[in-house]
Amino acid sequence: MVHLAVAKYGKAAVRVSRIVRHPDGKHDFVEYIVRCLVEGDVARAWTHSDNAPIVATDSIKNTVNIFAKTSPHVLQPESFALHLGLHFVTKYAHLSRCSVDIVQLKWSRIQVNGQPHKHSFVRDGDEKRTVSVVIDATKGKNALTATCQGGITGLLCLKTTESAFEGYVFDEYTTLKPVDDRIFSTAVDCTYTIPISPSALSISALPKLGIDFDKIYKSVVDTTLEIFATHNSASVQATLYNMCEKVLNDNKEVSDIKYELPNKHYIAPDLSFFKLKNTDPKDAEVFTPVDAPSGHIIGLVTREPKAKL
Ligand SMILES: O=c1[nH]c(=O)c2[nH]c(=O)[nH]c2[nH]1
Repeated sequence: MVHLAVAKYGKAAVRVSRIVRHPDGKHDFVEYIVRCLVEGDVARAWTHSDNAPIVATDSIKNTVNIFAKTSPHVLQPESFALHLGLHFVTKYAHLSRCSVDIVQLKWSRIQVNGQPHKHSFVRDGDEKRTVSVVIDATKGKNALTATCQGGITGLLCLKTTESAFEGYVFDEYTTLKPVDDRIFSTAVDCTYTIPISPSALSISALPKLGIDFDKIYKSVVDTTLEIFATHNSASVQATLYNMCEKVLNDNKEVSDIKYELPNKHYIAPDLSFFKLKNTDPKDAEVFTPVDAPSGHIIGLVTREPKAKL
């Protein structure tokens, strides 16, 4: 006997953008890449070639576009994802879970003579804002739960000093020399969890959520860059932990935060053949950026479980 353990489907890579025009001529603009997957009483499409329960992925794509036009939450990616997810589990009796992932591309308002332009934007960074929402109705349509994660991906950073790596295991496998001064470069990938109260889980309750997702996102980006720049780093591990600690201390709405930080190596070539000193950290000025391999450091920091009284 075999058993269909997971049956989940939807549309991925739905590219959508939206202008919101204000009466004073100011425009807002967002661009998203959306993945929307549903689960529920759909297994017979897999096991019995019966499409009766299938909301076509084409209809799911249409729903994303319709919501981009009609949702009051379209400019705010976490709320937009919650709205879409709530729609699928409330509209279709047989769907019990909806996962919505959004990647937001960066369009920042252009400043002209120090003033924000009304309708012109610039891609001023390759980093992306990410949102992952799951709306779960497996315990009933009146007992919805949600998980909501925000994040950043692809935020490239580099510092030229105040990074060291010393005191690690030294054995017969070790060739790396300890350094008290090196380049530290990474591409930040971070996700953080914002718990959503079940009582806020209906489409009509969404506007009253009272969570400033954009403020939290800004705080995470600012803290990531501030700690990266100012922490006198003993290792990628230690810098990562400092970032997590500050985000959790500054944002009471965030319950945990995870970073994945590649250590993008820059190696100082030996130029002694050319009578040039370049290998000691104090002399190293020329570096070869190394595409692969890179170190890869992961840390998830949660809040201490509350002591039981
Ligand atoms: O910050 C670092 N952490 C490591 O675990 C490690 N390992 C290594 O070779 N270089 C580094 N750097």
